[in-house]
Amino acid sequence: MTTAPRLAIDDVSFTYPGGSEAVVDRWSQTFVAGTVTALTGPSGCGKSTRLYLLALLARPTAGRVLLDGVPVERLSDPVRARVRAHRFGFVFQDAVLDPTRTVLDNIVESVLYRHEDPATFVGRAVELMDRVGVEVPLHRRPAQISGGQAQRIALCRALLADPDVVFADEPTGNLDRATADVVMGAMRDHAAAGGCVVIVTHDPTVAAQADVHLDLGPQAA
Ligand SMILES: Nc1ncnc2c1ncn2[C@@H]1O[C@H](COP(=O)(O)OP(=O)(O)OP(=O)(O)O)[C@@H](O)[C@H]1O
Repeated sequence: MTTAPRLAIDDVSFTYPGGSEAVVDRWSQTFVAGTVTALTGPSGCGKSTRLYLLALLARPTAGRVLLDGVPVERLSDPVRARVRAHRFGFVFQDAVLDPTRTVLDNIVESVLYRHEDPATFVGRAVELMDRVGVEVPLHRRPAQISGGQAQRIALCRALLADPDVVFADEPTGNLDRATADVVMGAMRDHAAAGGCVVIVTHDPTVAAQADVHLDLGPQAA
């Protein structure tokens, strides 16, 4: 397995527009394929902001973000959106599912952004639902499932097209311990298959299951 970084953050600083202080100050870090990295630290220390910088959802004020060694921080918005659609998967604590679509469509229609046919992903979606232990009828709507089930449906959506990098912000926030472990198992499987997984978490048990644990304590601006 290659150890060249999938993603590299090179001397990155970030200040929110109108903000007076850098939320991220001269951060450098690499993220390697085949690993799960956990970002932890006190509330407000900039964990989510770092995830947004890595995921091309925010642009650094200074410094470089490299994907497979190629600088991506200055690419145009449409190109960055294409990179996200083709290379990245996302899971957030509040699973944002489309209330008008079925559970199954919420998962498979994510490939429309990649110009692929959702129908060809139904089998994979069902496999993933089984893997993360979410047993709900495929044609239910998001309003008819629990928060924890919605979070796992969002994970299935994120993993569906086998993305190179999965970004997860508090992916176990709504889950009991056993279910959180199942979700972490799926993340670890994704990494074992060559994916790069980056998780923001407050949960020490989740952090302990990561290969790399970055504690962004008060000393890390
Ligand atoms: N859109 C924004 N505009 C201005 N400041 C922001 C914005 N979003 C976040 N911040 C500030 O940036 C800092 C870091 O926020 P961030 O959400 O990255 O922290 P976090 O470590 O993920 O926190 P938590 O654990 O509470 O989710 C905080 O001081 C926050 O108030």
